[in-house]
Amino acid sequence: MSAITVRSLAVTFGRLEVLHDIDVDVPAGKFTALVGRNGSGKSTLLGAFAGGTGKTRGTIRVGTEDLLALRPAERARRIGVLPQDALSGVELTVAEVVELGLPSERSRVLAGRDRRDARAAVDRALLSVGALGLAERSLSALSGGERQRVLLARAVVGDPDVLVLDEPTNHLDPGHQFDVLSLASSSGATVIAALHTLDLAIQFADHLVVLDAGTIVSAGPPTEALTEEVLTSIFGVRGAYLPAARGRRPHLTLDQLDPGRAVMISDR
Ligand SMILES: Nc1ncnc2c1ncn2[C@@H]1O[C@H](COP(=O)(O)OP(=O)(O)OP(=O)(O)O)[C@@H](O)[C@H]1O
Repeated sequence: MSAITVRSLAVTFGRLEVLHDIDVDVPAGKFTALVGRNGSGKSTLLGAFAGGTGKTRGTIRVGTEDLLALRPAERARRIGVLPQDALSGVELTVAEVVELGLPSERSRVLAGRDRRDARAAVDRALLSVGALGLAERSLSALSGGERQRVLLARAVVGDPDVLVLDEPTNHLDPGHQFDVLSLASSSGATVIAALHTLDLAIQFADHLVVLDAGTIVSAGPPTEALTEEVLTSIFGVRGAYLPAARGRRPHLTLDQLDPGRAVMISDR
């Protein structure tokens, strides 16, 4: 597993610079949570790791390798991705979708024993997310939470070095939210995950990065990066940490900052 080192990263769409001056360290084999308001640039940053759209300047290193210079097939081998709203409208079975996450030499073009190995890898990945029973269903016929677990299986099936997860808990019930984040954090991979549920980020992350308006405003151990001051100034909410039970992390509770004031979302 490898650390990710980002230096002076900027991403532009046309004339719009969505990310600028990004320096991030994602520790090897640890779980890094990426948090920030809607539109702060989380998906764009994760997209830069995964070879997304937008014009990119700066450097991203995975271990000692220059990620932006890797061929797409090599990048796909190193990095497992769970994108936001992926593969909607695709008419494939669940097993076929998960197999798309295997490096091409292990995938469905193979025959005989290799073909059986590929299917075994798909089944293991589906089992790990509690979705083996969905293997022959059509992806388009799944519920939001079932689909999200299948897409996680696709991200982990090739045992990648790095897992890039964009809102992996989207659509999931509370039990599956815990399961999915436990699976990611125990995978041994270097994980970076965008999360909106800040208490889940506190419970699972080893390292936390706060993005705002396309730049990093805070990073470090979760409770130190996500202070009550950051919660107020960046997220516009009142946050408080509850005392932690022995051996556990503190839970974060959130309240509206000024409950008497009706705010337009655009005021923030
Ligand atoms: N392809 C694109 N073309 C133009 N602008 C884009 C494009 N993709 C994203 N943006 C803009 O970049 C900004 C950051 O978007 P991004 O999706 O990275 O935010 P986010 O933090 O992931 O948001 P959310 O929490 O709502 O998912 C937004 O203002 C968005 O409109």
